[in-house]
Amino acid sequence: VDLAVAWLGIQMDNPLINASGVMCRTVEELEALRHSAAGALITKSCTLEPRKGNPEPRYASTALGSINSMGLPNAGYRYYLDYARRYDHEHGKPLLMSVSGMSLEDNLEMMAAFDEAALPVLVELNLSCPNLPGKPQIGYDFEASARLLAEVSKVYRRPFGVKLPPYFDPVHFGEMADVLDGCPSIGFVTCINSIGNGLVIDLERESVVIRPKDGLGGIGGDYVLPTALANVREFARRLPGRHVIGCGGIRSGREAFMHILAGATVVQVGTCLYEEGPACLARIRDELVYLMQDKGYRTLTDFRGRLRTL
Ligand SMILES: C=Cc1c(C(=O)O)[nH]c(=O)[nH]c1=O
Repeated sequence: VDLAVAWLGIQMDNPLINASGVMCRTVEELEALRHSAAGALITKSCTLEPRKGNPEPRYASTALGSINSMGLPNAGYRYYLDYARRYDHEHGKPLLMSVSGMSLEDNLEMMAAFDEAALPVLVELNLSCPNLPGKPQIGYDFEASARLLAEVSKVYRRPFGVKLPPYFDPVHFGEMADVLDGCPSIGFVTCINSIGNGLVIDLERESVVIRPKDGLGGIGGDYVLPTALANVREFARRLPGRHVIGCGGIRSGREAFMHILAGATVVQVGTCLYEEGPACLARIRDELVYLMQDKGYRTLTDFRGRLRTL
C-alpha cells in the first residue's frame, strides 16, 4: 500500500496534515508536528499583529468532540513567515501557512508579504473563523468573499487555498463554488472549519463550559463528520479542477478513508490531534493502510472520489 500524494507541486508520503489551529502556534509545536507521522504541517492562522486571543477557558472537550472559542491567538504573521524562511523546504515535509487577517487590508498586507518572500509554501486563506466577537465569517458573505479573493489574487501571484466554513444548503454550496470557480488562483479548498457557535452545557454545573461569547464556540470532532463529508463531496463535485482538503471528524483510518472516498486529496486532523497528541497521526496512518489492504486498494487514487450513490 502506497499513501503517497503529489498535488500543487508538493509531495507527501501520506495524506495526513494537522488542522490549522491545533498544535501549530509555536515553533516548538510545529517542530513536534514536523517530527511526527504528519505528511505535511500547517501553521496557526496568523494576523498582522500578535494576538492573545479570547479569555480562558476557551476550549473544552466532550465525549463526542470539542468546542473552542480561542479568538485567533497567534504570534503574528512575521513569526510564521520567519519560521517558513528558516524551514528546510528541500528535505522537510511540505509546509502550509494559514492566514486570517482581521480586515481586507490586513489580509492584503500579509499576502503581499508572503508573495514577496516567494517561499515554496502553500497558503490557506481562512474565510471562516467563527470566534471573533462581532465579526461575521467572511465565507458566509459571498460578495465579500469574491471581493477578497479578487484583491488577494492581485497581490499573491501563485495558487493558494481557502478554509471554508460548513455550508448546509445546496444553494449555498453552489453560490460559494461559483465564487471559487471565478478565482483561477484557488488551487484548493479546505472543508470544513468548525461548525460555528455551538453551545455545550455542563449538566452538573448547569453552566456553559467556555468563557467567551457566553459559551458559544466552534464545534469539532465526531459531531461534525457528516457535515464535513457532505462539504467535501459537494465542493469536489463542483470544482473538479481544484483539490479539496478534508477536515472534520477524523479520528481513525476509517474517517480518513471516508473523506478521501468523498473526494478529498489530503485530510486534516483537529480535535483528535488536540486530545491525543501527534502520536495519533501514526495510528491513523497505519489504520488507513490496514483498511486499504482489507479492501484491496494499493493507492489513494484507487478509491479517491469513488463514493457510490444508490
Ligand atoms: C482562526 C480562528 C479559528 C479559531 C479560533 O482561533 O478561535 N477557531 C476555529 O475553530 N476556527 C478558526 O478558524
